[in-house]
Amino acid sequence: MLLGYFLSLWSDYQVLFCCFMLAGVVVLYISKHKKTRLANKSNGLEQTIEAEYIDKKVVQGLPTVKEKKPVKSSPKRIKSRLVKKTSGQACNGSGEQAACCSGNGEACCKNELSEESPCTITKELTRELIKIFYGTQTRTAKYFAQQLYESFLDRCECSMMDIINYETEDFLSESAICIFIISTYNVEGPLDWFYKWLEDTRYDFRVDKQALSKMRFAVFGLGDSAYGEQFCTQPRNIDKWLGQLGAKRLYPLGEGDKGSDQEKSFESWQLSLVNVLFDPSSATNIDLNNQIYDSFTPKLQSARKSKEEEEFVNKNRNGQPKRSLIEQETPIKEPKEMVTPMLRKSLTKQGYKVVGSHSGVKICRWTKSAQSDGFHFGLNTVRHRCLETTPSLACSNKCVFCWRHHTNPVGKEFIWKVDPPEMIFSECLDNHYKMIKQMKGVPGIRADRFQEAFNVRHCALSLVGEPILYPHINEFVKLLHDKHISSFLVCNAQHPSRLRALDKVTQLYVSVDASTKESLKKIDRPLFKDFWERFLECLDILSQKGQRTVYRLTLVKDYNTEEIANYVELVGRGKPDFIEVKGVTYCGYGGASKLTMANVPYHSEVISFVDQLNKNLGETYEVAAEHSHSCSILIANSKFKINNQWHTWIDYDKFFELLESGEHFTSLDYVAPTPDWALFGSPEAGFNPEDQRFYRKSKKNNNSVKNGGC
Ligand SMILES: Cc1cc2nc3c(=O)[nH]c(=O)nc-3n(C[C@H](O)[C@H](O)[C@H](O)COP(=O)(O)O)c2cc1C
Ligand code: SF4
Repeated sequence: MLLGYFLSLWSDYQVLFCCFMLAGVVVLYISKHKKTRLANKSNGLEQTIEAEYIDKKVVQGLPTVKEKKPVKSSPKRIKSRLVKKTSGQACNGSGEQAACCSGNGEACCKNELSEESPCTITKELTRELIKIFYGTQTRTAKYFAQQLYESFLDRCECSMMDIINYETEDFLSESAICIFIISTYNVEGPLDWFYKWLEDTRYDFRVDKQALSKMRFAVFGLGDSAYGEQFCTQPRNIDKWLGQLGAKRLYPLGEGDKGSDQEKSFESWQLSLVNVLFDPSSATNIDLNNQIYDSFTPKLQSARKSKEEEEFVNKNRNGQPKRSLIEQETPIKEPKEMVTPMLRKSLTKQGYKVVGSHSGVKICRWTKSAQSDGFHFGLNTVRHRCLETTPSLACSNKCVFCWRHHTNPVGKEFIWKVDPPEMIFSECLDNHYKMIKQMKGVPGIRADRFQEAFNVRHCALSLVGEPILYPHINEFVKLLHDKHISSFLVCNAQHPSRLRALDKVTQLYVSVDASTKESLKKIDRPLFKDFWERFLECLDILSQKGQRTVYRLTLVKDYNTEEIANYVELVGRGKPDFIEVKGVTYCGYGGASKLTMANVPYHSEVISFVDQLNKNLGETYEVAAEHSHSCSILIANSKFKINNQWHTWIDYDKFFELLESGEHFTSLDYVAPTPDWALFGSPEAGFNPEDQRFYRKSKKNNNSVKNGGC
């Protein structure tokens, strides 16, 4: 009835038109549906990224953005679109910028964006590639980069790479967000080429000053405040030059001090950076008054302090005495602990037992092997009863061959909390005995020596670090001597006043790692600028010490095996009783050292060096003993050849008797004859026939030597 009524109202022509319209709509719908299915099938990448992004955000509970209709686009097209969107203006270099410098440029800098706009812009960042570049030698920067990478992973596209593997020219066209986590090295380091390239680019007048305008960046620098004005120099300059080349700083430079809590500083910076990237509202807080900002940027910290101080002074202009804020309010700071939690972790991993807050103990390989067989010059009888320890894990050098892998603290002086010597002594012994106990089941351990090892007779203060930095070193040595434990102390010849003040020890070593200023700098990488003058002064002091003294020469091929004449001059200066020459130990360097097995001299090469040195030293010195297994040779002053027999060994009982008598005595007063098997040129080449060599199957043919220390 209705149809009849309808037909009666419309003409034939009008009905036909309606039918066509209906058919057209149906055909259009079917073809569109088919195309979408085909596109999805042919290329998964062409699926709409916006759709995916919105899904992820919902899952993570990130603030939502205006939903957009899915748009098909290839990743390339998306990237170019984003570059256009984010190529905002300026915001480089100055501290005034907000976190999201994309899109609205100026408005963004002034924090004048509407509530909605920064959100949308920042959300665009989250879809874009973030590249984390790290520059590291001892892997801390890599560890931090990894942490950051993981925090980005489920939020955006992100990659992480060693800056050493990145082509310089690529930076010029870089449009990703680049985050640099980089460490400072005042010697050859991981940043060298990038640093040089950036510096050249910055100062080359032919280069456009906006050359890096496509890049957005943030820098976190790792360094050590013990380096004084060189602290974080490379990251600071990189941050500055990137800004000056037009790159947009997304977040202010962060700095982590190895000597303080580096990890905490990084975490705080990371948190703020992530907030700023993903929660733009937090960006408005970035100014001088912001706690997060200045807590990791010392420069700003001090700027803030002076600002506060100025305010304080101004407030007190009403006739009251003007007292400095620092004077009034800064509490006297307790010195911090030397070993930070991160360092403790790292040292423990390397087998050290950290004692108190700045000392360490470790069983050296000779103590281990001496319970089966082994060697140590000077520790001629009871090497298995030797405690190897240090009351200062910190040192003022960064020697290329240092076996602590440059993970322990550095310092020019002892600036940390000081533990009492009694506590260090008893805890060192406790830890040492605990480690000995753990060796109970080790194959080859001799039962008699295992028992004796629980009665320490010697202490080698040579493990790592600089023992004479410890303010109570004399008290510590006295504790040893009171228990008739002999003292072998190795120092790095960088602290003349400490060396002068050092009381008598059983044997005093000075490391003579090179014979010229240039090679000493290259090999020891000292913290002191006047390291050479300090070194020479220490040798002069040694000549006046009137005790048993040894130069320790650690030969590193291609570093310090030449310049014999200079060594002769140094020997003339310090007049040591003995010169112990050994080949460097290879203990899997890497990290902050470029040493390889190729730098380890063969025993024959050590002999040849010693031969040359000995010839040039004249009649005062002669080659006395050797230990081929540890690649060591001993040159001795000929006064120790008594009645044509070498007396390079020590009479320990006599030493303590003389010490307790309070009378003056010299190194010649407590000597003992050298056994035949230890003499240079003997068939045993320093191997004690009483000892039995025990080879572990897998190690028998392993020629990598492991001993050392400073
Ligand atoms: C040989 C050497 C030289 C160093 N030079 C500096 C320096 O000049 N300035 C500085 O602040 N830190 C310096 N450091 C300290 C390192 O930058 C710091 O220990 C950093 O945490 C190392 O990071 P990494 O583990 O990623 O290599 C130096 C460290 C070493 C081993
Ligand atoms: S080898 Fe000795 S002097 Fe050199 S860095 Fe290591 S601890 Fe310091």
